[in-house]
Amino acid sequence: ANTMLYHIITKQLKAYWKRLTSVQSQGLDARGFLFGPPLALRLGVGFVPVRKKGKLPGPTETASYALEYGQAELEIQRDAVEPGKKVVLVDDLLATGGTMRAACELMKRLKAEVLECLVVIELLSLKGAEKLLPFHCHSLLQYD
Ligand SMILES: O=P(O)(O)OC[C@H]1O[C@H](OP(=O)(O)OP(=O)(O)O)[C@H](O)[C@@H]1O
Ligand SMILES: Nc1ncnc2[nH]cnc12
Repeated sequence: ANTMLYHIITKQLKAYWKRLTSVQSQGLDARGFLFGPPLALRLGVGFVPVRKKGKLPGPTETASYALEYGQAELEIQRDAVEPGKKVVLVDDLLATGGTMRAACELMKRLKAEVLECLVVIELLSLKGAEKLLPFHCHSLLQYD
């Protein structure tokens, strides 16, 4: 709702990634779709949605994960990412890290290279970043 804030956040995501041009931005359903596409536009690269299970047609890969409040599954179309493609995974929030880890698992299966996980907010006390290792997660804001 705050246009100026939205602009500042996407600009900061871009500032962090301005070195890279040959990447693909991947947003995680649903709030990752708020930040992945504007980042992709600013970088001049493609965007691919990683969706909750059951929303994509055609052959897909699925990875299940535990949330703080249950189980869920993420899905991606098998031909959405070429093998060897460098990707940045984008979401609004890293909490326990289960969602982001499932997205990393999908990238691994499609033989894409995860350069970095990128989130607006990281909840440090839930230690989600540890769960993602060896992948690195960069956050713009951190809370305990
Ligand atoms: O690090 P984790 O513990 O996995 O939690 C983080 C995830 O939780 C929230 O999404 P949610 O599952 O609530 O779905 P939504 O984006 O559809 O609201 C958030 O947008 C992240 O994707
Ligand atoms: N701990 C948390 N706080 C706020 N939003 C969340 N989404 C998933 N986990 C969350």
